[in-house]
Amino acid sequence: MNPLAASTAAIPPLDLTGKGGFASLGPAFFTALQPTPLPQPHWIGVSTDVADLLALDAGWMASDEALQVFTGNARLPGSTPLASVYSGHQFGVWAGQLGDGRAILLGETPGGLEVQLKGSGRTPYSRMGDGRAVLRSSIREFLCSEAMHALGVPTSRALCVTGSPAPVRREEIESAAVVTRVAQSFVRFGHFEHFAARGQVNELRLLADYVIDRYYPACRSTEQPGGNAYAALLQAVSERTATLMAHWQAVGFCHGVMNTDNMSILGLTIDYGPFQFLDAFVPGHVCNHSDTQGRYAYNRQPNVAYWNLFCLAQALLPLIGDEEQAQAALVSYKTVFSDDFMARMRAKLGLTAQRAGDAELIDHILLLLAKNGVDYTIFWRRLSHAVAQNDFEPVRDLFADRAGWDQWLLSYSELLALTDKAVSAHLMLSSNPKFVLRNHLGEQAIRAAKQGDFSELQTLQRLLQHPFDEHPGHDAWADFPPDWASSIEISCSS
Ligand SMILES: Nc1ncnc2c1ncn2[C@@H]1O[C@H](COP(=O)(O)OP(=O)(O)OP(=O)(O)O)[C@@H](O)[C@H]1O
Repeated sequence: MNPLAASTAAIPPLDLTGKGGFASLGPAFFTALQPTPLPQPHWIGVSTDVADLLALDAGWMASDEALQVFTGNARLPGSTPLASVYSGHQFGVWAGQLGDGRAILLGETPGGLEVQLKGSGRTPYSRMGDGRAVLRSSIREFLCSEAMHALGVPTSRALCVTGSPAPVRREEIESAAVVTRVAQSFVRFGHFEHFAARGQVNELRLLADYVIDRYYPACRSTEQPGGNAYAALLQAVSERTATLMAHWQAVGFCHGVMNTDNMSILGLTIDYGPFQFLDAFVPGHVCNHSDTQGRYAYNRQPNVAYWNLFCLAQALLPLIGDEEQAQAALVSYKTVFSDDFMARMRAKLGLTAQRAGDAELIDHILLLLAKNGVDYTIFWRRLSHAVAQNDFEPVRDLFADRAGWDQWLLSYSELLALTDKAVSAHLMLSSNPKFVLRNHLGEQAIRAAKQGDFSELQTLQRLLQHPFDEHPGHDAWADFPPDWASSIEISCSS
């Protein structure tokens, strides 16, 4: 087919004729442009769940036209591709103008879902970059987006990954790939910082009104005398961010690059770069090898998010108009985070109600896990089975400090005795996943995919889509990481 030719299908298989989306904000917010084609595209992976979400026809999804569209080689009618401009703080320092340097928004569905290609070529915001993404990082983003969704963590979704033999230079020569991402919105804190930093208050207001009208309409109800919709927006974003952090901490997820341009205004997990699920519970774990100061260590994530919210508050200040109100909008962050985190941890412990002593119990087990370097995911899953079967020996085996474990188990048993055992076990087995996307699992799928074998990727995808199920015959994917896992180096080079 003719690359860049518009589709001739009578009914667009992917309907991107949604109106009033990001493109309606006007040219100050983006540059309209087409993706840059890639030669000889091929499929790497598809999420049928996301295809269903977009009401995509399975036959069309398997077609060459779909392959070309999702590689950036063909256009759909109604599509208005654009790259948006934003700025941001990177590693705590103002980085100035950034923008979609390798992402292109294809458009929006009538149902309000934005569809974006990542790795689809240079844009005016590419700076020194090549506008491309490589197979390795694209597979990681694809698998993790869908894994996080299945874990119940708010996230952008991934429809598919396509690959091309086109070479891309990173630390070595790799091959190009494109991820098709889907979210209600890809607006970031950095979009607001961009216009605030330039004193473009009209654009700042346009953007804030757009976000409020579409995603936070309840903020308008505060527009009685004394109400402030922009302060209400800040508070709502802050609380969603707090909830996101509680999710991340509870599931043992390290993002790796929590720059303000990677913070979603909707409280979604976005930009899967050097992320990692914890293996052993090491609170200070840093998953990004480029993060030499440990700014984005696992245990610093909730504080970093709060710092990022201060940047957002600063950006919204011209609209809020009053520093005290801006500060007040951030006050609930800490309680929302800690209430949500504690509720998640109680569920992981199978405790169905808040009771005196549960906070100490949670603090104590996290200390013991850290002291003994216990595998985070395996611990919680074994504990769930232990409660179900009333046999705690397999959990005890995980601790070098047996006396410490025995002491904790005594306190835990007291609280557990107040709940119905079957209810607790059920809660735990649906709160503590058996399967998470450990680095070495992703790596195995990537190595095989580089050889043209996608079976490992598909197996992993299937397991991660239902991470709380047992999946008999697949215990190896839920096992401890092999020794070589610690030598996998994931950095910002993607
Ligand atoms: N290969 C590249 N070519 C052009 N721009 C890039 C490239 N890699 C990163 N950038 C840009 O550098 C900035 C920071 O990169 P970061 O790694 O946070 O984002 P990303 O992974 O490219 O994208 P996203 O946040 O959309 O998932 C962004 O403006 C991004 O578009």
